Amino acid sequence: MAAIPPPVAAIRVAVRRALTELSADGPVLVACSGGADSLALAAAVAFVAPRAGHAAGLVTVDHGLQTGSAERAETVARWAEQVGLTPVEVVRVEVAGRRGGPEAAAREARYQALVEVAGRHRAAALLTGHTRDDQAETVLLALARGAGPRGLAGMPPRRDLAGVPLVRPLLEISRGQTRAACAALGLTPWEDPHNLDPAYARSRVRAEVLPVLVATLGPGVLDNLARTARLVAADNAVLDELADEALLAARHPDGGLAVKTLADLAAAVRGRVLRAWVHELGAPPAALSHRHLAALDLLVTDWRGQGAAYLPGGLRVVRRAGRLLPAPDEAPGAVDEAPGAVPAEGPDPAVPGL
Ligand SMILES: Nc1ncnc2c1ncn2[C@@H]1O[C@H](COP(=O)(O)OP(=O)(O)OP(=O)(O)O)[C@@H](O)[C@H]1O
Repeated sequence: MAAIPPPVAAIRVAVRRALTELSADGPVLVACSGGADSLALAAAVAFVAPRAGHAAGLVTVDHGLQTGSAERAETVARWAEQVGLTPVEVVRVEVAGRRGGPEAAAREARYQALVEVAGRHRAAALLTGHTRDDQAETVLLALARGAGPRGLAGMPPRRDLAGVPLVRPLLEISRGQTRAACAALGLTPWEDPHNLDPAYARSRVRAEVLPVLVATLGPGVLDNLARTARLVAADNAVLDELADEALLAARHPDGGLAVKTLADLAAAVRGRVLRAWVHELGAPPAALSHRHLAALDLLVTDWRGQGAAYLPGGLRVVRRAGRLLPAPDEAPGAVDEAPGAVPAEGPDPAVPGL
């Protein structure tokens, strides 16, 4: 029997490990673009899943953004049927008319479609082909925009996506390995032109920044960036747990948070408590910046009788009677008095742009 090429074996091992960690029954569905990463993943799933007692299918999304996209989707689907994956679905999505830039709109449309298909088939998991290289890019981009530990933790290997477990079995597999696996299996991956488009920061990181880092710092740099994500994620998990407990302890029956309890917390925990609380209040997570959270934090740590902290989604938070409270309307004069307090009028001037 011919030896299994090492990249093919490595990807199968990663897939087998991911499948054994699944708790639910139901098929696993590979989200496959036809690119090298998700094609290598789908090939490994087609081999491993039946041997591990799992049904396995494939979904490919046609964003309709490039000529030939429908043919690309059909080609992926026909191949998937040939290798025994079932169910196989091609989903055409409408990207135009959505919020955000084209990349974000395509991602939103794609994930909605994938969740719909996974829900309909009661899938045990949706598998994506994100690799170690994608993870390294994510960490670098997060570092560059000052995203903090939440961003530096990169993509988790498992997370809930609107009720569907999203699993990324290839986070420790390199892009070189997925390409080599495709070549060894005689598969021709689709090359996404967006991946080479310098209009996208991620494409520039992929094409220009990472090669320079590898050339100057050595080939271990990609593994090291991905390891950074794992280390930070582990620390985040502990801090998030502490923050869950602290949020409970700080809650007041009127929906506010006790300032005294917040003030006693370590800054890293308090930041998480405030973030979680304003999410609950309905602040859209994507629009919540460190400046919003800093303004909120000042109500606790640098109380001078200032006015409300203004948050995205039209929310305001004031400090009143020893608590942080959401304040739908301006209520001058009703805030805590502080020695030498400035009047409560509008946003904190120390936080520009709010
Ligand atoms: N059109 C699509 N249909 C289904 N799944 C997709 C599609 N595009 C992306 N995905 C899923 O999302 C993952 C990440 O996609 P992205 O385009 O960000 O990365 P990539 O490194 O180019 O991946 P790939 O080589 O698989 O295209 C893919 O590996 C795949 O699982």
